[in-house]
Amino acid sequence: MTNNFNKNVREKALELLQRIEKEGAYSHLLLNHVLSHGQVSKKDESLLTELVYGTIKRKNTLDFYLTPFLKNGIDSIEPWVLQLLRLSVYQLVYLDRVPDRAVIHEAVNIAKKRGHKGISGLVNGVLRSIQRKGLPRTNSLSGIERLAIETSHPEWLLEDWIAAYGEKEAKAMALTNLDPPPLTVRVNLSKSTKEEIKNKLLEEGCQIEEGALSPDALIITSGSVITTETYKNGYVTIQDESSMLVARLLQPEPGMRVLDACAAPGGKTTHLAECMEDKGSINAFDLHKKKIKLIEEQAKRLGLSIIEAKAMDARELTAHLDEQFDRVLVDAPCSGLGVIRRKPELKWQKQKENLERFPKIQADILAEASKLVKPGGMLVYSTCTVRKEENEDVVEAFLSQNNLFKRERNEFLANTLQAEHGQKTILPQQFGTDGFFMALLKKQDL
Ligand SMILES: C[S@@+](CC[C@H](N)C(=O)[O-])C[C@H]1O[C@@H](n2cnc3c(N)ncnc32)[C@H](O)[C@@H]1O
Repeated sequence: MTNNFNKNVREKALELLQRIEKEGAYSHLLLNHVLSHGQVSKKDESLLTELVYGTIKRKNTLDFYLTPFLKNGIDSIEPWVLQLLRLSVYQLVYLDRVPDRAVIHEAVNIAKKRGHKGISGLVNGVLRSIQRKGLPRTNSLSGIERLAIETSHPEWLLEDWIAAYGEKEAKAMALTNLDPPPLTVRVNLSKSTKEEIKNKLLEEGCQIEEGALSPDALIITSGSVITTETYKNGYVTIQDESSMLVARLLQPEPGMRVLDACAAPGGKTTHLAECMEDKGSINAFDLHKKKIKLIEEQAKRLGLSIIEAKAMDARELTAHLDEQFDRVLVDAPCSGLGVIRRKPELKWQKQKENLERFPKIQADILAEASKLVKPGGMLVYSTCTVRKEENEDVVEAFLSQNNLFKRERNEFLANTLQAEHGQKTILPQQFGTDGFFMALLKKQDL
């Protein structure tokens, strides 16, 4: 056994995998909870994270590997046993640092503890057979079936991406989704300069690279940023680089009135306030009352005072507000398929049929929020998905019904992203950021 080998960490991983599959829980929230409550030792934190994310990310492929070794098929075994087998095959195939015999030994022990002798025998038999006979090959598969196993994505999703972006991009996107996402922070320029913040983080033991896309971004390549004083004192916010482009695209200025229609947990609201040097006002709404405190907590940590957060359905804004705003942000609820790297269970939890509800909600929110834009004011519509139905199509339909609005060219989008028309889809493989969509719309000055 190696030093890394710890019994509890695998049982914990199994427990989380079961909850994610059974309850539809989010991996990142569960993991954050377990890690922040010290439920595994410090030295096992990265292994737990790797086991949980890795097993979810490769689910399709792991099931393909297991199938020939299960006489009555994968559906014949109890869900927890299947999770244990997936977790173990993941280690056998993808983790060099753990010896195979230790993986099998531990899996059998967990099976004995949780099940009866028959189950531990099955687990032992399947894992030893895989070790002896080797993995099945994908050569016999063709087309979409093969791509689905080799990239570990559902076929319907790959078919959608191929239809939208072509086979090469679809494959690149699926492969990028298997990579670990970067940890990126946004510097709070209302408090200090980027250079000073960078130095503070370096002094506190973080290693840093410049962001690829956003001038506000620093990539943390090692170190625990969340425990630094720099983080606690509001100099940085954890945010993906694509998301950081949104507030800049909206171009809020100090003193303006700004509306953020779908604001929780407040990542973009607080960025807007920073860009405004905490001068002016921001009305931040979200449908879910319990999420409002997340916005308030972030504003407090960052020392921002101009944000007023409140629960509200953005489809009914005009029933509650009669003033108009210089800037309006609609960062709409969406299928989230641009952030599969961070939430890998999304690709298994979402079904094509569940996605059909989004364009209508998005269109309703956009139409309602647009009524509150001042003449000459600007609106940004954004999502963290890569589905055209939720992105380009929603904007196109909106513009065809609202001729006071036009897409507005933006220097940054044009120069950095070659997007001449104030609208851009970013795919995760292009810059290593989350997949994202944003459109800048300007209301005609009367
Ligand atoms: C993409 S998230 C927003 C992320 C946020 N802008 C940020 O940067 O932290 C979309 C949000 O829309 C909220 N939402 C969903 N339906 C809504 C509605 N009808 N009105 C207002 N907010 C809604 C969700 O609760 C969710 O917090």
